[in-house]
Amino acid sequence: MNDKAPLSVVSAKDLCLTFTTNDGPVHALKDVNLEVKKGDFVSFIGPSGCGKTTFLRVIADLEKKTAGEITVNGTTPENARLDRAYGYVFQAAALYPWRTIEKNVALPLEIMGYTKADQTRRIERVLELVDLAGFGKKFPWQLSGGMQQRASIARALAFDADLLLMDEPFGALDEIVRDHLNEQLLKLWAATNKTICFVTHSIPEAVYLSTKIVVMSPRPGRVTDVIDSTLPKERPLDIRESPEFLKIAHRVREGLRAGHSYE
Ligand SMILES: Nc1ncnc2c1ncn2[C@@H]1O[C@H](COP(=O)(O)OP(=O)(O)OP(=O)(O)O)[C@@H](O)[C@H]1O
Repeated sequence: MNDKAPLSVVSAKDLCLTFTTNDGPVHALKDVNLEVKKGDFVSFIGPSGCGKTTFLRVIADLEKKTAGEITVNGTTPENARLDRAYGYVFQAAALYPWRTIEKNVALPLEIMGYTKADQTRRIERVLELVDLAGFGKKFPWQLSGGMQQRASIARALAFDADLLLMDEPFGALDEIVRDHLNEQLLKLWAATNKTICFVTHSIPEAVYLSTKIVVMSPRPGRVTDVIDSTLPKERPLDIRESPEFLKIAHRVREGLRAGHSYE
């Protein structure tokens, strides 16, 4: 489409979002500056209310900035949304219980008017990518929580958006399942070369997954540190015991402490 494909997937300059409420203004985002480049895996970490979800929603054009600049794929969030620039994975799998897994994955494809044959091909490919081949005919309630979350990732991948927005997708899962999904997500990211923006409360998860970690603090929501990871792209789970990993985790923790008003 565009021969000068933008290197920058998300670019925020002095971005602000203030909600007007009956109790007065809520400064959800204040002067946020951030560059997300193609192929980055960026995690947003910070205490409740620091604006992580709001930032993702501004990228997705589900909220409007009140000041500053933001571009997604070099254009406005609205144009990017209309171009189907992103897939969104929510905290809960948000699958329709009356639809089978393949019908859930098919939903955005139906809305976008893909042919039946194309839908079938895409569903097969993405279910394989998330290790759910053979589960297409099951209903969500027949799958474990981790499998349901993988199905919702498949749905976000089905229409080939280069950008994946993931809002605490594994927060409700137990640690072993979460470890497994973290490993799988890294493999999927390496195989597909997507750009991922990922919200989490977990320091190990942020450090394990990311090429860039954005530490945020609340009231008003600000970015207090941006850490470029020095870990290699190949990451076995036991990398979490390496000195390099612990060093990055320490820096994230320090950033969180510095921005936290209760400590
Ligand atoms: N529609 C809205 N109207 C008014 N205030 C809002 C609205 N949406 C979010 N907020 C407020 O904006 C701030 C940022 O919220 P946001 O959900 O982005 O935080 P978060 O970091 O994602 O939190 P959590 O980790 O709990 O999900 C909070 O103080 C929240 O109460």
